Amino acid sequence: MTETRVYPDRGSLAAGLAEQVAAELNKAIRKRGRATLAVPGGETPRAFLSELSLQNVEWDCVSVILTDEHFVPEASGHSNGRQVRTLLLQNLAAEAQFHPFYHEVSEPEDALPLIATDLHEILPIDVCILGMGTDTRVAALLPNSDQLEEALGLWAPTVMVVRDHEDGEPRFTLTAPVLERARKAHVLIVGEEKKVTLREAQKVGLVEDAPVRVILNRARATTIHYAD
Ligand SMILES: O=C(O)[C@H](O)[C@@H](O)[C@H](O)[C@H](O)COP(=O)(O)O
Repeated sequence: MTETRVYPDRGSLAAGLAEQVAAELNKAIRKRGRATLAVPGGETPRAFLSELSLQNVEWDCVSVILTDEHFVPEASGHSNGRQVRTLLLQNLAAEAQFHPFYHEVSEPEDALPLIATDLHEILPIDVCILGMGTDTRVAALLPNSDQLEEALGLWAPTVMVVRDHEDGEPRFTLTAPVLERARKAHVLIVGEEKKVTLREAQKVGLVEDAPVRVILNRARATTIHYAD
């Protein structure tokens, strides 16, 4: 089931989504005693993350994970973990438990067992926030990656290292089975170009050709949030 919400501007999307996610997290905590929140990197969720940090949630019962991460320490400006710590893990949300993907290992693949063990206790995701690239990526399910087919597969591991076909940069990503099992998914679509891109992806086609279809076609409950 897919719902749609349209906001007059990005500020009202950030505030409206923060209230909705806070209610969903508190509902999950009332039901199961805890909740897992997954958030992406990128520009789109920044204002939302700050708004969410002010929401009245039982944050000490919330585990926060990323949907994807670069293989860089949090000192790097490219670190999604740095963005989460700076924008979300402040104010009331400072009490939440963050589970970073980055570990100081020589190869990104060496971190995978550490990440998988850490995630084992806190999956499935209760609330998953996703941006979408203009190439229809969600998380780091990159359309041009040689690892995409495995990451989309039914038997994909929880987390994988995928490499951008052009620049070869390694990224950690939650895989399709993890993302689609989220109890609630929110996709943030901001600006005309992404609206057009999503409209195309909503047509019939292969998931490999538009990874956002993992969420559009397979997720349990999705809300798409639009703003100009
Ligand atoms: O680390 C990342 O880049 C994200 O997780 C990625 O999936 C992002 O959500 C989209 O590429 C949209 O990025 P913007 O919000 O910057 O447009």
